[in-house]
Amino acid sequence: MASNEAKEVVFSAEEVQRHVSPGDCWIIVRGKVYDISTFMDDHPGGDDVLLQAAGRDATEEFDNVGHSKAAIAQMETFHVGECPEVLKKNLATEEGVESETRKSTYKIGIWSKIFEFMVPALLLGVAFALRNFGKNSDFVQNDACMLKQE
Ligand code: HEM
Repeated sequence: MASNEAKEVVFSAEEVQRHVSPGDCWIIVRGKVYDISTFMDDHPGGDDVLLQAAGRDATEEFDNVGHSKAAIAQMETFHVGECPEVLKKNLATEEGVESETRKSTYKIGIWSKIFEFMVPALLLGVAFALRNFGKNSDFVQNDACMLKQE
């Protein structure tokens, strides 16, 4: 059965790590491998940042710059394959961060529920105590008056 779908070339992270020189520079962004060797001199952000990110996953640095849509489209020119290994690692970390966030949101939710109940209960308790304390001191005063009269 003939298929028109182009098979994606898969690289290991170890293979990508071998391309770290100005004349042979690869990076990984969102699990895709880019051979940017011919782009080093033309990169508006300079070649030094690219060299620093060479041979590894540069997704975070790439996103932090806030590259334009034109820059993202331009990346396709340098796309040479995939590195699913790195993508999987990234997704696992993202999932971990998400579940931690979910856990802490759940904890905050519980505490706010507890406070919602505790604050009115505490206020009621204080009001009740003040009322009783007031009554008791009336008794003391009345008792003292009665003793004086006797
Ligand atoms: C194939 C990959 C890349 C392409 C095609 C690309 C393209 C571009 C383009 C067109 C700009 C001009 C501003 C814009 O239009 O957004 C730019 C700026 C820049 N890029 Fe890249 N870039 C790539 C990878 C990277 C990576 C991996 C890093 C960091 C490690 C990086 C860091 C920067 C910086 C620092 C600037 C300058 C931003 C500024 O002056 O405001 N770029 N890039």
